[in-house]
Amino acid sequence: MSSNLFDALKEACTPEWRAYVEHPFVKAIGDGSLPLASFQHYLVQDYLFLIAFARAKALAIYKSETLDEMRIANAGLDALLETEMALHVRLCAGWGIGQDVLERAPEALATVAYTRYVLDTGFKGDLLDLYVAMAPCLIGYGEIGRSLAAVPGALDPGNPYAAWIAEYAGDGYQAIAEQAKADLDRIALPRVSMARLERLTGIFRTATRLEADFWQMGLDRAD
Ligand SMILES: Cc1ncc(CO)c(N)n1
Repeated sequence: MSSNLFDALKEACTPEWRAYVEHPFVKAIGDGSLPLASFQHYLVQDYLFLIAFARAKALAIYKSETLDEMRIANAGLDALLETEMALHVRLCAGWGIGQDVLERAPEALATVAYTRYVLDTGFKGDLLDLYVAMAPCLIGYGEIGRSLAAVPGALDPGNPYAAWIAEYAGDGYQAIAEQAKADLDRIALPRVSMARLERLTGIFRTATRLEADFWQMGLDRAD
């Protein structure tokens, strides 16, 4: 049995997890072979994704049952709005994608599917269901950033995606991902049971599959 809930869920969903973190989109970011149009399509959709994710984190404040949990959720919302969103808007600007373009962009179906699944899981369930639905996103990108940074040449200036990799591999995002892992255990402690683990694994698996579909949307440049 893993020492934390995140690792236990990841181990229970190994094929889906690998399809997410080793998706062809991720590999092509690492070696710089991803078409620019795919990356830009992904970046715009990811802005819309993060806006909806901020709502999910706001829902986590509402779903909290103690002051301590409210503070954990509030810090998570703050990290998203102040750290990750700032990083994202800066990256987009570097690609010539202004705030006006981001705000006008229509949502792709993969964005609608993933964000509404997370929100619906949170509305229907309790705080732990919501945190599990958010875990592949928050913690997965930390893992992806770290493994991409270790690919030889991935951070060289010749790779157009070096800045993206550096952001997710950097201390700022790594700290957010580590905090999310610790928060998941804090929220789980008074709520988790073996019977419940099965349902949580189902939520985690679906969110992880939606992550892989989100990369695929970028590759296909799908609406
Ligand atoms: C789709 C997606 N998943 C996870 C993250 C990391 O927050 C992100 N920015 N976008």
